Amino acid sequence: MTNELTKMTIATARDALRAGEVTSVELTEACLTAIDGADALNAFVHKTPDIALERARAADDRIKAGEAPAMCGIPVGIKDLFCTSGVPSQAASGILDGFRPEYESTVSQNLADAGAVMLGKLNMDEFAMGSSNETSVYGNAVNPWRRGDDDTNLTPGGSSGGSASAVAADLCLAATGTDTGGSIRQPAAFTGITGIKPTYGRCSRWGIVAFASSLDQAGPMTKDVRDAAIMLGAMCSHDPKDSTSADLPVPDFEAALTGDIKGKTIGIPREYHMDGMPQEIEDLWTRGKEMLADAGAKIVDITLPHTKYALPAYYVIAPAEASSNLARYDGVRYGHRAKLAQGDGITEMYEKTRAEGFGDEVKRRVMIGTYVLSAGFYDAYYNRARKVRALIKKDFEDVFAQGVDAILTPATPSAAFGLGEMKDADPVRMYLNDVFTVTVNLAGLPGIAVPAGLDKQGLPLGLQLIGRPWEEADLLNTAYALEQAAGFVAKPAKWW
Ligand SMILES: NC(=O)C[C@H](N)C(=O)O
Repeated sequence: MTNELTKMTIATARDALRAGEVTSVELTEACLTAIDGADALNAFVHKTPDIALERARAADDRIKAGEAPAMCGIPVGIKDLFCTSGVPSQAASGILDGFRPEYESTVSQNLADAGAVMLGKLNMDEFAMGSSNETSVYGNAVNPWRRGDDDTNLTPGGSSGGSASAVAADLCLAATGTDTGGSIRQPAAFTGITGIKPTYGRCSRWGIVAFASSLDQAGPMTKDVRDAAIMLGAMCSHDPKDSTSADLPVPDFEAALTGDIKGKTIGIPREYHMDGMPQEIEDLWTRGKEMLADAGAKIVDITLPHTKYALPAYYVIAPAEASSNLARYDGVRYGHRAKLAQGDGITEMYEKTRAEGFGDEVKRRVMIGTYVLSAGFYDAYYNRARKVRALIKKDFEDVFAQGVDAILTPATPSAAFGLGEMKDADPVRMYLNDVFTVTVNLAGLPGIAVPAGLDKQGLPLGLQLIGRPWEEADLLNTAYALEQAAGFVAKPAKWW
């Protein structure tokens, strides 16, 4: 029974809760048991069973009183990047050691207000910098999927690796993620779940530890598209505390899921056929095209000419913003402070604290970011990258102006890889994971990853759909049609 309950989707659990077939306390207890049995996945880095049970009891009362919003009583995990009041919120970094914020991020507060039950905090790459969850101070989360009988542990992707692992392993019904360059979509694709990064500005960034503020967005990571629609609706709101939060009504995303995409135009960007892309990814993409065509969509070839500059532009802009955002971790205001030697002054305190508190990847990005923003190099790197970003955005605008409703691409250039396989390699190899996803962040568009098949070794592969700004409802509906056609039902075999 325990496992059956945790396997529920948000939609099925919502209906069962409302029908009185299950209580939130039962669902929550089942998840807490599953979490305790899955320490090998290292997905949850702080468990909050007391908070969970208290919220579950309150949710059951609301359900009994007949005033239950969609997420009421649904047990979820929260990525460690979200500040949660009184609960460790470390962005998986040593520098935030011991940090327990006194405030709650707007998104996690919205979820709590909607009755969602927080089970704990989820593992991630340090400050969301990475694609394998290996930069976490807690050690990596593990993908519940394995290659056939091979017992090599695989990455769940990153940076929202703990969220992906937990949802795929049915430790919780859904989880929050954040996506700066692919951090929701790549781990979703690596673990056979669904993840949507909404339009920039849809979810408030307030209370989410900042990485690259012009790119960061929160979004749901769920077992299917319907759940993504339900949870996204509960996460987003206009928030005066975030100046980039959109003052727009939040549509009923779930109501948009008709599966009818007849007459929609789907663009296939020529530039996303990357050199050296595995045949399996090409084949999956072709199948995706066919599925959408069979559902009545018109498939057209499109060109996004500046695509090849997206990755280098991202890896200038994101570190530049990170170097500025991370300047606040100085040993004075938050978390870790180094032990000082006699005679050390404030400069030594900053230097030692930051040297001890940050991991290698974070240091690399702070150094790159500081370099590209420095007086002599600002125009050559940062300003040029900003111009490239404008061109990438214009590429998408041109295509949408020609009547394209959504764009179909692979979500990742490969299936999940083995832990450690890329860790010490050239960092650019890790950055290549983001080739299909960073364009979407640079242009501020909504993008969703949907599981669409298995590779030869039995690992999940995902397709990405990119939509027009603010049209998540339409994008979710196209993703729903793709999901129905792909019929992806595979689950990882339980080994943990
Ligand atoms: N945060 C993200 O979206 C992950 C991306 N791979 C990065 O390291 O920047």
